[in-house]
Amino acid sequence: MSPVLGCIADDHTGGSDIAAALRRAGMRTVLRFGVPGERAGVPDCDAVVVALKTRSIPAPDAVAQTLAAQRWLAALGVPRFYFKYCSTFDSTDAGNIGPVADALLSLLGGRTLICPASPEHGRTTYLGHLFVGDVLLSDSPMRHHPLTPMTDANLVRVLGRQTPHPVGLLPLTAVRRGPAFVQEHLDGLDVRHVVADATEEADLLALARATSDWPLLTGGAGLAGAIARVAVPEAARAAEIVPLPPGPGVILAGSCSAATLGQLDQALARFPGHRLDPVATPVPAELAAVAVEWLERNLGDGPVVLYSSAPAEQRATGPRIAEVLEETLGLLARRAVELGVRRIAVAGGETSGAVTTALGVDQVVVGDEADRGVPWCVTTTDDPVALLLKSGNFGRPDLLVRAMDGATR
Ligand SMILES: Nc1ncnc2c1ncn2[C@@H]1O[C@H](COP(=O)(O)OP(=O)(O)OP(=O)(O)O)[C@@H](O)[C@H]1O
Ligand SMILES: O=C(O)[C@@H](O)C(=O)CO
Repeated sequence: MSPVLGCIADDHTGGSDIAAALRRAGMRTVLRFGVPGERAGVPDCDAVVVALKTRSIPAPDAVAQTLAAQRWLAALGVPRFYFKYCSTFDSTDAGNIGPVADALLSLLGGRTLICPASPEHGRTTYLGHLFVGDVLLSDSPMRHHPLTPMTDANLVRVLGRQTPHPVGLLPLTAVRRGPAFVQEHLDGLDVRHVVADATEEADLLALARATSDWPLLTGGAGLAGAIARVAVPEAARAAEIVPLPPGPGVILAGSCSAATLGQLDQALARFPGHRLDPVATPVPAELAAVAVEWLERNLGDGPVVLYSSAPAEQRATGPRIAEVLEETLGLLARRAVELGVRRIAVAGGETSGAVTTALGVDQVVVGDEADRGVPWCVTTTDDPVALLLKSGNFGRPDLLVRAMDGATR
């Protein structure tokens, strides 16, 4: 049987977040990293997530990679697609949410919802405005994001700058009046992109029910989880147990989000840490060499922390900084595995992409979550490595400390 749902995530932590939501709803889920080779197959499963690293690359490249992933999923016989982006709508006026959604719609036809709301992560949308906890997106720490600063919370307006097509709104009052009214409201909108309000799980379920025959939906892990809950009967919801390999642990942190900085504080109070300074040493091989020397000296019985994360005022600036740090953290991940590390907690979506790419990991089994949306992912190789790919904003303050004990929720 072919998988019933094919998801394309624009970064690796987003991929693990949506995979966790699908698994939690009872879908047997496979998570792949990067555009799969034409011949790549998947084990028997209900959903496949292809996690790309397309959030912050030029829009034409993001479109090309997404369409290649969609072609591969379609060749598996997948009938429905989901484009997963960040619940904080991370993007710029150049893209990539609008251009990617447009390209997928040109191929699949019809219209789509734009629904980043993930109430379980504190992301809600009301009258098209995205809230993070109890503040507007534009008042949240996302306004200082190093790659995709979000300074406008009105998603109709934000997406309107990324697509030549008009953008509509499905307001909460309509969502709450039931599927028939949602349908009526949508019929009255002559647009292909509809920003959909949702502040509770029940709203996401209503949206999933009202659009169950749409070939493409887009949003955060919240709506995808609702689609899975609508598709899988409650009695059939049993999550697969995935054991973690034993071995020392390392934390690799490149995320500069407020949540990561708090989690790092706790981890650094418990474990030895080494800070990467890309200004003093702007060449990845050299920056990594100093850190490897530190790693070899400090990787004993307990976990260690390698990080570049910094609050906005201490961050390095320059066109190549992110690239230098991501390459360096990738090199360090490789060396850590050579040194016997079997548990790696990575903080940050771009950073996770760099680490999985450097480790050559193309497929993992998704296991239990250490925190909501942060599952353990175990490679399917003979000598498996467990990866915890943490979205910048996710997790309780002690997540990184608990992760080093292989903790689950
Ligand atoms: N000290 C620093 N100065 C400047 N840039 C940094 C610094 N440390 C990390 N970065 C870069 O900031 C970016 C952080 O993005 P990343 O996606 O890894 O984290 P995030 O945005 O918090 O997570 P997510 O995308 O999951 O929300 C990376 O490209 C990283 O290399
Ligand atoms: O949706 C989210 O917030 C996360 O899955 C994510 O994409 C962060 O990179």
